[in-house]
Amino acid sequence: MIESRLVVERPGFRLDVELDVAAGEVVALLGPNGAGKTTALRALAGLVPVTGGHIRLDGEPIHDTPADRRPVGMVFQDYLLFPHLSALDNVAFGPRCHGTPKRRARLLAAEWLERVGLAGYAAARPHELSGGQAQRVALARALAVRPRMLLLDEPLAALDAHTRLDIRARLHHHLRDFDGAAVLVTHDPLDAMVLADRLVVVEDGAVVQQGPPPAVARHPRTEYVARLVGLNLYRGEADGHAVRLEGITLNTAESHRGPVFLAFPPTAVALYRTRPDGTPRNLWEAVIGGVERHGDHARVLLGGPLEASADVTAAAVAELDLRPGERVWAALKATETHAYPA
Ligand SMILES: Nc1ncnc2c1ncn2[C@@H]1O[C@H](COP(=O)(O)OP(=O)(O)OP(=O)(O)O)[C@@H](O)[C@H]1O
Repeated sequence: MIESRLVVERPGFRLDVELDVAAGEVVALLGPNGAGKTTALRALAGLVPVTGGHIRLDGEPIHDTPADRRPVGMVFQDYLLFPHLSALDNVAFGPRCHGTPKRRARLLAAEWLERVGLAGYAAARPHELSGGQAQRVALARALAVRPRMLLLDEPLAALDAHTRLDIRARLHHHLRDFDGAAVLVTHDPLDAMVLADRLVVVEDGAVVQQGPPPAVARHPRTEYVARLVGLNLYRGEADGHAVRLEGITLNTAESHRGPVFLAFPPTAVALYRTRPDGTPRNLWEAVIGGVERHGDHARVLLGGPLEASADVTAAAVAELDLRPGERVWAALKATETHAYPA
């Protein structure tokens, strides 16, 4: 179990996060570039000096313990395998550093290579391994020391999409079996949702939101989180089923009073060239700011009284001749909005 408050000060940047991770729990640190995720992870590992706070691992203070004495397993984005050592010796390196005799360390390493499905690759050098295999060797090396905390920094980022799927599933399996505290740094919401029990969102060196993945996805509290999970998000003032935003008042399914967040998916917005009849409760005129390809559909960026994204089919873009600068009518069903206290 990790109990920590990590304070790191640098010119122009200050990290101050409280991070507690239970034994057997996987926490994903998510956040934009430069938010401080890697700094937090490296502070836990003892690789960057903390300027304040505390770190306790299973109740014992470790913030003064040098990095090589902390019971930590680490996996980096580029794996950092020793190029001149075989896969087996790369994995055995960890236990050797912790004082395990050579024979025993190599036995342990062989066991771990088998567990990650690479029993046949003991003699291979890192350059003979694929990206996915190298990642599995790095994970075996991290786990072979039986760490009390496992730290993974963008462990899937260097893999192509297909390998990533396979390695994500394998990693999920190993994380489930790991009984220490695990912290994962990632940019990828899908990795975070699949692998983590809890998300901790860091922006500008501070925790802005945390919770189980479905709760965070359903109730984003910052612009960054809303974009991550693909929702339009606003702050407003609720008066029953009406929420007053800056430029417009929207009707919502839920009834609230006072400050709220209001969220809806881009797919909930329908666009029309002329004002539609039988007006839905929420209808406004918008100016198209841009049109982007988004997989097999198009995302239309709307300006006007309400900045919002609307997802439409590629056919609709052609049919309605949706181009930047054009005016359209946007309709949103109250039942597709979601309001919650801010
Ligand atoms: N070794 C370093 N020396 C000085 N400043 C650094 C160092 N590493 C990172 N920084 C700065 O500290 C801040 C936090 O960086 P950090 O790498 O922890 O962010 P991050 O959330 O992991 O971002 P990314 O997702 O881009 O890796 C940034 O402003 C960064 O420029």
